[in-house]
Amino acid sequence: MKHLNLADLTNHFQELKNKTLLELFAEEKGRNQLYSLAYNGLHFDFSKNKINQSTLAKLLDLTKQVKLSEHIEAMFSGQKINNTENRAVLHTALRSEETSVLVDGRNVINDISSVKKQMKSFCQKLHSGEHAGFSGKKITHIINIGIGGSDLGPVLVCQALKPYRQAGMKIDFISSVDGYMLNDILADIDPETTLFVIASKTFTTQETMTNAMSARKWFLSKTANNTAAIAQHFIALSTNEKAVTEFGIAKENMFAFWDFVGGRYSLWSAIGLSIALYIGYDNFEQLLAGANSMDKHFRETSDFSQNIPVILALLGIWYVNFFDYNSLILSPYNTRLTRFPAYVQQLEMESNGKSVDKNGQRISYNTCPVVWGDSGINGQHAYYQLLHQGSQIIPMDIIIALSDRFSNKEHNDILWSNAVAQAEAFMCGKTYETAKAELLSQGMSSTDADEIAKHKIFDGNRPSNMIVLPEISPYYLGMLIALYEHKTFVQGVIWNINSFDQMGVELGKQLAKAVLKDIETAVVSNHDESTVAIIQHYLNFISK
Ligand SMILES: O=P(O)(O)OC[C@H]1O[C@](O)(CO)[C@@H](O)[C@@H]1O
Repeated sequence: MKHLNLADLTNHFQELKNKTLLELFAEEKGRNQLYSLAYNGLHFDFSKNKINQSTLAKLLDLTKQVKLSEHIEAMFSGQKINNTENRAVLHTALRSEETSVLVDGRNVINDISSVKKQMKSFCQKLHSGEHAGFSGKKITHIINIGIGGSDLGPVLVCQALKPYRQAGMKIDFISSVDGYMLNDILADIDPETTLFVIASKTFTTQETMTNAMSARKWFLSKTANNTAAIAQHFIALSTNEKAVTEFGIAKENMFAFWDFVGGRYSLWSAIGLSIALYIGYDNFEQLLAGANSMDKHFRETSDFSQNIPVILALLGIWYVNFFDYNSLILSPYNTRLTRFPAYVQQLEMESNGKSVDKNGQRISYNTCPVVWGDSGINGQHAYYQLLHQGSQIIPMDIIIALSDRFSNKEHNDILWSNAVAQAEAFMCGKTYETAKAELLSQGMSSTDADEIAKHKIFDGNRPSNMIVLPEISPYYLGMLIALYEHKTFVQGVIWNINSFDQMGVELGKQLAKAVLKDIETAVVSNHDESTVAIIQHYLNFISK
């Protein structure tokens, strides 16, 4: 990273790289005090990382080198930090208590407040039955049609906060264009009680528009072509008023947001309307309040050694750019957070999966790792084998709640014991000698134990973070999501990346249009040999 002086860190890495986590614990007493932070109920234990005080000091020095404080202020104050698209980045304003944030001299807080009022009023009307279906029946089923940032955030939150749902309210999500998702859901719903929420920042996304058109067709076929009823049953969440009205959704049924809200940062905006309809507007506000609390912590904790998103980000930099660990696994232990890895996957990989810096220069260092994961407890019975004994080391973030008042203690105790034990196993491992002694104590012959013990060695020395929430409530979920947003931001600053465009998604979309034309006309145009062959394979099938 030529823009940084890494000499100190590089030398330090040479000294530290062969020390095991257990050696680091032996060298430093009270590591769990030294390497844990707490903020507003959230507990962050990062003691099981390959760091010591010197590492931390040197990593923190990077924040000075890149002038992180100035970047943070630039984002919060509405400067156009998305330089390739000349846009401000103000998802934080959506949950802010400030009364003024200016973009091009316009106070965007006024715009935000007015859409929030519209959302609140719509929620009240729908929940009270004032906004009913065309036949007068109450709307009880929300179908969110959207993809990427117009899907993953609402999916995560609605799944996580299901216990908070409005009485009798159901929600389903349609993202893929394969037709199965749409048809499966349409087969089970009642047009009289269903609201279709078309969620798309651009209102041009092929998958979403195709699904929306098909849903509209289905609706009309079920209502004797009652076009007037569309107004009660279709609403749009978008920045593109023109495309929304062209689609046939009236302006008053559109909930707006703005180009200073990135798709993957949009659940706090009108894109969150599906969430608010499902869990109620007050709970949606709690989600925003939690995120705002993390925003304040991030913005105001100028001693970065105490700043949780900053530390989380620096640990990631340490592993990616020094240890060459280019994969990060997220293991949420509460089933309610099962979609959290998918959400963070878009957040981090679409933001920081880049190899050109802000100034258009090719990057010669590693940037975003592969982010993946699923429910931690399920992972234990699937891919944790590789994490424990595989040939690569993959740092892990374990996310767990202290209490799940919608579960029960016996189950929660077991969940906790598993999460803690996994982190312990990753760090401590098991030696050949211990494995052999265990086998002998189980009655195995010495010759067999000699052999089998080789397969039961755990190298350990695998780092993990533990992020503990008091509970999975709207407030703490908001805090957790904002924590990862800010972590992503800090890493982008250190890698000198614009974390707020996503040009890497464009080529595939562009080529898909050309391939679709070939399929529709049955004339294969100019592609590479392999692509021609596979298009022809499909054409052969559909021409039968
Ligand atoms: O909300 P839209 O405009 O339909 O876009 C959906 C998603 O597609 C992307 O543009 C990627 O193709 C994401 O950035 C975005 O979240």
